[in-house]
Amino acid sequence: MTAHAAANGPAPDDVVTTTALVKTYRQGADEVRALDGVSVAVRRARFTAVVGPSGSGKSTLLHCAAGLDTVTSGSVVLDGTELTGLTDRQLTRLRRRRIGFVFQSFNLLPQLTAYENVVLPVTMSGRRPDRERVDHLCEVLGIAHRLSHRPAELSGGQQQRVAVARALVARPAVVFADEPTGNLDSRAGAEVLTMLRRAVDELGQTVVTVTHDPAATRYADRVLTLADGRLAGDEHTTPDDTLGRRR
Ligand SMILES: Nc1ncnc2c1ncn2[C@@H]1O[C@H](COP(=O)(O)OP(=O)(O)OP(=O)(O)O)[C@@H](O)[C@H]1O
Repeated sequence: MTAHAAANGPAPDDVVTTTALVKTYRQGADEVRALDGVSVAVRRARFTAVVGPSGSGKSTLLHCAAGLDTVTSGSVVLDGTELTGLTDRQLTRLRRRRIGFVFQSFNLLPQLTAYENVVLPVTMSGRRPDRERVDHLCEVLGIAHRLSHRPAELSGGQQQRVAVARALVARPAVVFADEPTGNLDSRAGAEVLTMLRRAVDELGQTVVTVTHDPAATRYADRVLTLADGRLAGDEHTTPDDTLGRRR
């Protein structure tokens, strides 16, 4: 899919931009400043890892950027749309159409087969799955031979790869992953990270992952570090070539 990447041009644009993002929570009489003025732009077709100590605001940043949580002040622009000010209904629609999610706990529907889980974002919005796209995705993700199985019949790593396929099936503007390797052993975690990397390199997708997994940063193009709700580091990296990267 290098052609796809080339077609996007040499200077990819920003797909998520936060400006002076502030998020405060009330905790009893206290106010917690979970995000304290975060301004960051994420480029299309890149793999960005967000790291930082527990409580530094990683999940809050991901939730605000994905329109899952409201912001106290500042702005979030996702794929050209300003999220602040959208109604709940507009946000739901935007999330369904333009964002893919991967969660630590896979969140697959147990009664559906792997295939049915993968195509869910498409069927839920009343469209027919593009069989060629689904087949290609499942080939890339190494789950083509598991599509008739239910989640309980799959390993954790396979379940997470089904979840990655589901996140990618509708060609979202961005995939947000929240600790995607948190429930996996290091080998299965490495496989999932490789798949996310391939989604970027071969499908031109944009991936932003929050992670505690030091291995995840080796797959990323860029590592953002949060500390006390602020951006404390912004490192552009070269993903380790030994990780099976194809470019
Ligand atoms: N719903 C909430 N209500 C009150 N405080 C919250 C809420 N969500 C987060 N916080 C607080 O905001 C701060 C940032 O939390 P956040 O979950 O974003 O950190 P994190 O870096 O993702 O942490 P972890 O690595 O442990 O998941 C913390 O002090 C947390 O207690």
